Amino acid sequence: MKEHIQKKLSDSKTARWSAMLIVSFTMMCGYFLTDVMSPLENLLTTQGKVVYFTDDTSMSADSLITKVKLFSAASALSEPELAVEKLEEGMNLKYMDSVDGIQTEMEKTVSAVAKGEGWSSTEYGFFSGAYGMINVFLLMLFFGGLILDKMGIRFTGTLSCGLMLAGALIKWYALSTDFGGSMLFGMNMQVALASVGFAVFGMGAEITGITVSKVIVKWFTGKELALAMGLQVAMARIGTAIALGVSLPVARMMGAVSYPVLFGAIALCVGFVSYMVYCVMDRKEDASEVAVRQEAGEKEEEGFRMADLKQIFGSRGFWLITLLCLMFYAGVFPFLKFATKLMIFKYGVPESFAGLIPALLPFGTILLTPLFGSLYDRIGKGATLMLIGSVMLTVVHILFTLPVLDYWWFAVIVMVVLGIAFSLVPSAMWPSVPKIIPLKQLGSAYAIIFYIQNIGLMAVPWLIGWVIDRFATLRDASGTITGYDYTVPMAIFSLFGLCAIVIALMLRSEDAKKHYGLEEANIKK
Ligand SMILES: N[C@@H](Cc1c[nH]cn1)C(=O)NCC(=O)O
Repeated sequence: MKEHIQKKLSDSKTARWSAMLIVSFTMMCGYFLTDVMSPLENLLTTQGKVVYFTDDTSMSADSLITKVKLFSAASALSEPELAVEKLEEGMNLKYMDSVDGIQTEMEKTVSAVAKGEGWSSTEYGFFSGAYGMINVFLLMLFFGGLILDKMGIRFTGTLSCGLMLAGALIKWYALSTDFGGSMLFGMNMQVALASVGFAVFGMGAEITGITVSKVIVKWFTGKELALAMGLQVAMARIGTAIALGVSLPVARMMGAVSYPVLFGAIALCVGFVSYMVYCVMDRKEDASEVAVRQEAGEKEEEGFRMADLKQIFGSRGFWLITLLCLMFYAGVFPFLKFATKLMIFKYGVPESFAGLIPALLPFGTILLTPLFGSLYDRIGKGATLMLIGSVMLTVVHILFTLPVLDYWWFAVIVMVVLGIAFSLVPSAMWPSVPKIIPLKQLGSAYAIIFYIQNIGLMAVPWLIGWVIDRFATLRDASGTITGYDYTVPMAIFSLFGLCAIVIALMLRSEDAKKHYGLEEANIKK
């Protein structure tokens, strides 16, 4: 008689890769919403109607109207009725402006109009950092990890997807509503409410992040773990890239900053449904695992105990990975929040293309993260990959700091290098955690890492927004903003890179001492 050997569902290639694709899609929608506002910084920080022209420049509606009226008075054209509210797509406007010091007659055709929200850079920074606020101050990520290890993947993932959706809807409501100058917590009502929404969303997104990491470890341990994690991150980066690339065109086309958020919320509904589909697979995987254990006469694995936290906190390797994560990610995600405006004001890129250069960063990582992940699976060298990535991050930020080669093509090259760094470190960092911490404590371990990382994701945009207002904003004698000098903010980002290099070196030497296996291949032959 043929012997029947019980197999787990995850032993089927099709099943485990399907599970990975499904949860990664949910995460991708989350990443889209995380970065959807980044290309809108200039629009959010401009007061009043923003008018875009066919020659790809944008101008404050007030200053343009003044120029048109001056011109019409001087040339006896009758435009006295012209007002900001009357500017519409397709209108032709004539005015005089100084070109190389000579007053010249100019003509512009309006290609789109959108509503600027008039936030300060500090307010924009506060809003961007609000993502990590609940996670940090209410320790929600920490509790999220405990909930994940105690209550399981299905419950936690469903809860966190719901939180993401609720946060996205609050943010959309705030951005689509005119609060007529009212205040909340001593702050512009719109900024405050949008920040509350982003904070709720951030709590959901981070808990979904640790849940998805645990899902991948559950289905891929002993198999293509780093490749699967790399592909999951790659799909997440597609979400970031789409956000950076399409958010501004959508806001311009629809005339308001709230629309890209609305589209993200709709996509997230689909992501939520896809997570429900995963829950069905997860139940089947658990049932097949129980059957395998029974057949082998194995006992069920012990659950997570509070005492396990001591083991996590006592590991030096764990702390080094955590600090590396804090410094490296502080130099990347918060940078992305300010990168579009950097492209406009440092590299002179027209606003309609400016988001496309930062979008190169996640696009590059889509191919490279799984590639480096598969490299790590086969040949190891995880600690070295993290060190190389940290060095590249630092060089890139120093190049962005220096007042040299302020050309768009140079920004493109530097951004591509940053993309390579941003593939190297995550592809080695996330699959290295299970080499230091056992599976049953993994939810809590990822949660603590993300918790510390969130301190950076929250505080760095706050700091940079404030620094831009204080040290980078250039004004004329009347106080009108004339441009930005990004030397100080970019020098701060370079410092994060330097710290990452030092920590990566310490991690490599700790690995050599403790034999975590970070330099070893994941696939055992
Ligand atoms: N904890 C997340 C942070 C984040 C930022 N934007 C979306 N998520 C994280 O580090 N994820 C891993 C990664 O490499 O994206």
